[in-house]
Amino acid sequence: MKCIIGIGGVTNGGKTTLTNRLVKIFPNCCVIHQDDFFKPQDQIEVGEDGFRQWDVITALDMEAMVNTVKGWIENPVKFARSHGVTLSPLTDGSDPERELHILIVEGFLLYNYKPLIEIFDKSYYVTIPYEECKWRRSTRTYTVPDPPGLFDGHVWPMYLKHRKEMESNCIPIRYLDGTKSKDELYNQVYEDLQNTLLNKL
Ligand SMILES: Nc1ncnc2c1ncn2[C@@H]1O[C@H](COP(=O)(O)OP(=O)(O)OP(=O)(O)O)[C@@H](O)[C@H]1O
Ligand SMILES: NC(=O)c1ccc[n+]([C@@H]2O[C@H](CO)[C@@H](O)[C@H]2O)c1
Repeated sequence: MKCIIGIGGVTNGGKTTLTNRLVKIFPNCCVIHQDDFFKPQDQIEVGEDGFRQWDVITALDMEAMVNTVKGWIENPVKFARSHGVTLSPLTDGSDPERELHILIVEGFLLYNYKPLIEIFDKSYYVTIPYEECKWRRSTRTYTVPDPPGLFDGHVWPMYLKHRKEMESNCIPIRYLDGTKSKDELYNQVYEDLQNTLLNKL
């Protein structure tokens, strides 16, 4: 059995932190990070506002991302082995269809790209308020550091726009309050997923 989980949401909401903990606890669990599919800097359009437009879907190679997900769907055992994921002893060598395989897809723009939306068995979305988000973001350095004003001029307005667009699509999304502690968030999602997986079995 296969299960694909989306952990989407606002920048610095805590998606990666939560994902890293879940990956450690679930057996046969692979992960795909959307940030690994950013195009090189010279291919990122500069907007009329003067900012490189990082927070739009065209800044990412979404076709490559979906193909990577499809690679996992086709053969989760092969995918796990080639990504250094340890398989449970039961799985190694046995019929993969009989075992549970989990894929977590993590990223800030998961639910604004149709071919991806349809793939998820379960969709989570982490939110935090503006002030908290701005603060957390100011403590981070990305591969390309944020120029002054990027958060208010591009990142936050794009977040609001995409969230509105996503909400108008009526996807069954479970919202997570990213201001809760890391432990609380982890426990909430862990319990919810246990129930989902039991229902699927
Ligand atoms: N529940 C939490 N409470 C307080 N701080 C948190 C929590 N979860 C994560 N953080 C902190 O917030 C920052 C962002 O966390 P993380 O990298 O997990 O977020 P993200 O959503 O993956 O961000 P992005 O994708 O934009 O890089 C980190 O400094 C992390 O330690
Ligand atoms: N990972 C990168 O290459 C990169 C470069 C510039 C900006 N970002 C930011 O990452 C966030 C998503 O995690 C977005 O808000 C981007 O602005 C990432």
